[in-house]
Amino acid sequence: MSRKKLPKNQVLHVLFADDEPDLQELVGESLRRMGHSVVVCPDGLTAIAALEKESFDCMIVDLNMPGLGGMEVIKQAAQLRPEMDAVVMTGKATKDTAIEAVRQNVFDYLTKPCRTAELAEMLGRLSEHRSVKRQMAALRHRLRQAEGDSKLVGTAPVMDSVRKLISKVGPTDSTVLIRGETGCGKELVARAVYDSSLRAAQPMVSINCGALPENLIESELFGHCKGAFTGADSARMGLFEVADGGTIFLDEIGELPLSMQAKLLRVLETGDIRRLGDNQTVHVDVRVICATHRDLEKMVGEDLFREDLMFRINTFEIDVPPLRQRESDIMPLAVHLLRRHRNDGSDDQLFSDAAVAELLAHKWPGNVRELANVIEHAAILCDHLPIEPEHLPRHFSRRQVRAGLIDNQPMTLRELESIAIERALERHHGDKKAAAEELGIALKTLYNRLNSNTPASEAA
Ligand SMILES: Nc1ncnc2c1ncn2[C@@H]1O[C@H](COP(=O)(O)OP(=O)(O)OP(=O)(O)O)[C@@H](O)[C@H]1O
Repeated sequence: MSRKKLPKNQVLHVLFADDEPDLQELVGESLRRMGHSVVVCPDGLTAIAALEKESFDCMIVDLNMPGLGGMEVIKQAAQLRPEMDAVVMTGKATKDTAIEAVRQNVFDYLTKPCRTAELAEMLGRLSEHRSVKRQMAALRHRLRQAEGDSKLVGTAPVMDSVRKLISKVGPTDSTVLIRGETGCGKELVARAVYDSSLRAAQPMVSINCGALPENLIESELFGHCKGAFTGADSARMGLFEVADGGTIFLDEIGELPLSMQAKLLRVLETGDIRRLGDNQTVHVDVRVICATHRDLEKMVGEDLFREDLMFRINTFEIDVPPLRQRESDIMPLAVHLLRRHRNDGSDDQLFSDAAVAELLAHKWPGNVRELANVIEHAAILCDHLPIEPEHLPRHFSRRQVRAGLIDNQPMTLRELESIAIERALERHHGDKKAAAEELGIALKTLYNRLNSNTPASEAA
């Protein structure tokens, strides 16, 4: 056995329970020599008392012990210390106890005599397994932070009807089509539908159909086999397979190329997907939520969107109203969005009256996303709350924009760019494809620009 010191993240705190004194000494000593810390208990009741006192990474228990048997200790431990892993070590292995151990979710089932090397190998796997669990918890946390709060803010009556629709359709398995202008909160509504669904414990996988080049969408959605195309060095699972048992959110469905629309329709109708380059199909059980800012009926009339696909996805529609139709929500949203960046000041003194007047006078062509960007800008500039008009972006006030452009006042490239994007979107009534064409940038770049503060010139 190697005496090399274990890296700190592989050191385990182990509870070992066995009624054989020789084994207590032998296993206790072996574990210590491996670098782990151990508490040895001579029976089940002592093990439970130890678990009540402190937490362990793992517990290794004998099954036949006087008083409380090992399986009962495992059951009680699952209540007391659900985060701990349990391992059985028995001299009387039977099929029944092995089955029961699997049911109790034990990490491993060892039989005596157990060699030290075997024990060390098992503990190595166990610490790896615990480290993956920790990473998953950290990733979940980061995902929540990146996704932000999924709370739908706003009490305007139009938003009440949106909430009612969410609560009605959420718990069903129906396909949902969410419509609304750019940045009005369609993705947030999709998440609210998902959160209130029976699939909320399974993943929701999102894809922006407008942000991927046509040749990549199919492999992204349905996956590919090794060698399916140049560069496909290994097989890859598509998002429909990743979402199996859960939900897929197809954002900007109106941007899906016609060839992909036919393939998507087939999948929605049969639930069967075929990886690129594969002859076999795989059946998936996925709930579909779609969103678009496009007029799909008009697109059908122009042969840009398949009518049969439209009828397949519009079983249940939710229209998210633009921000200008819910003026009473502007300030509650502004407060909510400012709280993403600042936790100082009391809620009713975050904005000066003049700043409130500016915010209320604006038409918000970019809806809540535009408001979120304006608030982020103000949160950075403002040292001491409340937010004043001078903290709002210079391009924000039309008066100031014109003054800046006409009077030749200094203006950053980023500000000019924001104005150009905002105006192009206004001219094209939120149609991002048309706006991107007019601006001479890729649609993907426009999405990136809208979602971050990266200048289009850098993102192109
Ligand atoms: N009712 C709301 N309450 C709180 N935050 C909101 C609300 N509506 C939108 N937001 C925030 O505004 C931003 C834009 O929202 P979202 O991405 O859902 O818009 P969208 O309609 O899907 O945009 P796009 O058309 O560009 O895909 C996000 O940061 C979101 O959290």
